[in-house]
Amino acid sequence: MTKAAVFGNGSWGTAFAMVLADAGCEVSLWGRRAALAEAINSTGTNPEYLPGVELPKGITATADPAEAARDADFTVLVVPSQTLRENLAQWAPKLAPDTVLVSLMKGIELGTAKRMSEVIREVADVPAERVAVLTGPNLAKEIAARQPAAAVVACADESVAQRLQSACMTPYFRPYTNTDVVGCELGGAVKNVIGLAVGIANGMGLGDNSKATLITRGLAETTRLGLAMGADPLTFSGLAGLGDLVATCSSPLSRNNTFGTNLGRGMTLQETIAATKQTAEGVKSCESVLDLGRRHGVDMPITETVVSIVHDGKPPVVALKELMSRSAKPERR
Ligand SMILES: NC(=O)c1ccc[n+]([C@@H]2O[C@H](COP(=O)([O-])OP(=O)(O)OC[C@H]3O[C@@H](n4cnc5c(N)ncnc54)[C@H](O)[C@@H]3O)[C@@H](O)[C@H]2O)c1
Ligand SMILES: O=P(O)(O)OC[C@H](O)CO
Repeated sequence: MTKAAVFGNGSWGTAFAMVLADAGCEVSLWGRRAALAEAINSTGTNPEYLPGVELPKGITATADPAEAARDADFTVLVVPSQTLRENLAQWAPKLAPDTVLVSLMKGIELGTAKRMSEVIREVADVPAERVAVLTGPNLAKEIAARQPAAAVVACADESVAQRLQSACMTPYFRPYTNTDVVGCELGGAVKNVIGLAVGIANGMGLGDNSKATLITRGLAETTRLGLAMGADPLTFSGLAGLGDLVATCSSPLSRNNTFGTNLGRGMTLQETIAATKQTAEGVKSCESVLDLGRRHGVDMPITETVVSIVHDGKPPVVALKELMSRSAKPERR
């Protein structure tokens, strides 16, 4: 039987543990609080992150990283992106020898502008063939309700992506393989920033033309960045790009979208942070995505606008005026 360790028992870690268990894997689910691990085991639910959802058999929660990691064929990493480096440094000595490390995270590291797979390779000292990424339009609550959805599993080694694909394929969860790890990761990280922008527009009371413009031009700047970084541009019209943008930018379940909506309605950053109980990656990653764009000489006006609102306190009305008054350009540049 395939064994999977999932490090991170938040909403997506728990929902993906359900997918793996439904696909027939034996799953150990790590979380940093022993009390929550005990509650998961005793109630068969995750009362904090997915209240009311009954977990399938085959998931055992633990707060002991060595116990979670033991003999795992796949080690799934799903903690906030900015804590991964520190977390993984502690877990690395305990990992099963040939385990494949799978990132479910959608962020870019602040300071280094590194993608999560780069952080994983660096900290765990593993080759590209042992690092995979799973991404796509996967709002945790909908997956936990077993609503049909597709995803992308990307790895430089296609045979590894295929192994992961069969480990997490269920009647309601359909993963496709891809070898464009860079494109898949960028799609996931930048859509959170665009999700914030669309949320802000929503909160300001703007309509569907404005939101469609942000989504489409957001995809354009994601693709420009991807091209500069060697990604396949077609990845961005797939599940990791357009697919995830549509889910994030249209759903009130998206934390990034909701965070933006609150800001657009006039809440301060501090009030919005206080109202946000879970990880909204774009809030921090908008700065590292902008950093990544600058490192590659790529113009990312929507990302820049989001940073100016979220981190520099620029009023959304002023930021929008500036975005709309940029110089005229052809669509494809
Ligand atoms: N929720 C979704 O719908 C969804 C879907 C796809 C991808 N993701 C991505 O998955 C990642 C995790 O998101 P989530 O929704 O599970 O977040 P969450 O806020 O629901 O859970 C985060 C988990 O990380 C833990 N955590 C927080 N700080 C930590 C630290 N310093 N050390 C160790 N553990 C820590 C929390 O205890 C919790 O278990 C993010 O990168 C997110 O973009 C989320
Ligand atoms: O809640 P969000 O904004 O982190 O989005 C969740 C997923 O990434 C959607 O695919």
